[in-house]
Amino acid sequence: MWKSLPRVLSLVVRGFALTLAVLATIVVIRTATFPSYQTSPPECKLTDPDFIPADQERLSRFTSAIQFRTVSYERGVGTPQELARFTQFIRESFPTIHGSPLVRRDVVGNYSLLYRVDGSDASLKPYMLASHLDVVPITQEANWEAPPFSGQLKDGYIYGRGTIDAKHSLMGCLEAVEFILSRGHRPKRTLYLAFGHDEETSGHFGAKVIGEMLAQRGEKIEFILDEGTPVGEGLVPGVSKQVALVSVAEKGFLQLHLTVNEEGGHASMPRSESAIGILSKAISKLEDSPHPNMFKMFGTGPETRMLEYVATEMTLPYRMLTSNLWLFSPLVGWVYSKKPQTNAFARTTTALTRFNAGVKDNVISPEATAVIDHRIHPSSSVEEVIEFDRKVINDPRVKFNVINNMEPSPTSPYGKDSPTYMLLQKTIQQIYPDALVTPTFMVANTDTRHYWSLSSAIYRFNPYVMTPSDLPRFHGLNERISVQNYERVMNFYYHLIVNMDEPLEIKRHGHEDEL
Ligand SMILES: CCCCCCCC/C=C\CCCCCCCC(=O)NCC(=O)O
Ligand SMILES: [Zn+2]
Ligand SMILES: [Zn+2]
Repeated sequence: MWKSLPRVLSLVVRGFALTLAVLATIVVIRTATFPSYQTSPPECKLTDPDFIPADQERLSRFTSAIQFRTVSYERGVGTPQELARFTQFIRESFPTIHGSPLVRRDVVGNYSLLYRVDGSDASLKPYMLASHLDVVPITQEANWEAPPFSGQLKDGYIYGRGTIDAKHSLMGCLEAVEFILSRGHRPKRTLYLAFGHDEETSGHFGAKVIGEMLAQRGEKIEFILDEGTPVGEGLVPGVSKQVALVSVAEKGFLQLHLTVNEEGGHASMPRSESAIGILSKAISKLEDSPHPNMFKMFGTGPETRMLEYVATEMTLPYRMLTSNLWLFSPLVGWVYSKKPQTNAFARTTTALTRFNAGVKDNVISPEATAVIDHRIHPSSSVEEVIEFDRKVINDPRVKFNVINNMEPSPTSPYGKDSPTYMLLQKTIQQIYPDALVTPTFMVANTDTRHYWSLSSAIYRFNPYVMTPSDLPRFHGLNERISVQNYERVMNFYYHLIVNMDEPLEIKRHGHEDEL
């Protein structure tokens, strides 16, 4: 037996080497032949009169919009007077829209706005552009570089709450429609503008009512475009070009209220465990046990497609990994889990957003509560997430109470077979000729959850450029938009509306066939 050992070892080594050689060959071939999903940009020069300049008048309107403190605090707790003033301002600022016989304006749920711009061809299904009037509250006001409701222009940026979330798109859509109508153009296809007033607190009294109203009218919408993912610069690992991230789906969410009730009492005679201690351990377990990484499971969902769409444009190491996800998806999953903004694409996330307990320094609190905000990956579900948390915490003293939840959204069509996606891609390339365009999903939530029954083609996209350092400005300090980006926003909506005059059909020519 010992005599044959060298022979066996040699066979094993050779087998191993052969397997490696085969794998390496497949990896190299796939890397070299991976298809390109990008199309060349359409020829279009943004020159006057086909261009909306960010002139003094438009910038001043945008600044004024930022100055309205339309804050949403909690569900049903907002700033009604400010919303009323803001909607009045909108009415006065866009005289052509508000005086046009083509436009019907409905005020929904007291403050939300729904405009219908009647197209000339009633046989075409309408489409909808959506945004919202409200903003989140300010934190750390003293640390802002410009007052948060000033709309101050500083070094080429307009500062203020709502500049990127999402008064840019609200005002950008209105500027585009005003521009088109004031030039005497009547769009072919009917267009809805839907602006909810409580998106930041779930859209329950705004978008939800708009959705119900349109459903009641039996309206079917060709496609819906709402706020969403941006044109990323340095956001997608391994890609140096700008990447326009078009969200074709949206994560679900689950807000869980966790409670522990234990005996309280005098701080001089504590028991071995307290409500605060028990809950802290539970929370700590949750933070230490992230939900499964979907890349590692070699998914076929939008997170994987997003990478495949830009694979050929990546630096070589990333290109090799992405062209061979059948082999490297665990490695890609590991890379994505390293940063919060990429980790959000890899899995269901767990955020501890509230923790309350105690009333006095020398009183043992009988109760401790916490809120966990999960954003649920498109390949998972509310039930799976609750089940996972229960198993991880594994303590019956921690009571679960679901505050609010939504399953991940359906996935809208994308790629060459979807005329609306291709139309969005074309419009993006008109504004960003050098950008790549890729489907992805929205890691946060939008008003579109209330529109699922109206359309099967729902997209979430913000037509401005964002770098990694801009991400904390969402709901954070020093929210701002550059004048250049605001100009792009207005022109993106303008071009989209103009493009919608063309028939929606699948155009195939040249290398697009391989998409
Ligand atoms: C691998 C690709 C990496 C991409 C990097 C991240 C791109 C994410 C960019 C922006 C996120 C957009 C967040 C905007 C949220 C707006 C909606 C909102 O606030 N809704 C309320 C809520 O969700 O609570
Ligand atoms: Zn928003
Ligand atoms: Zn927001």
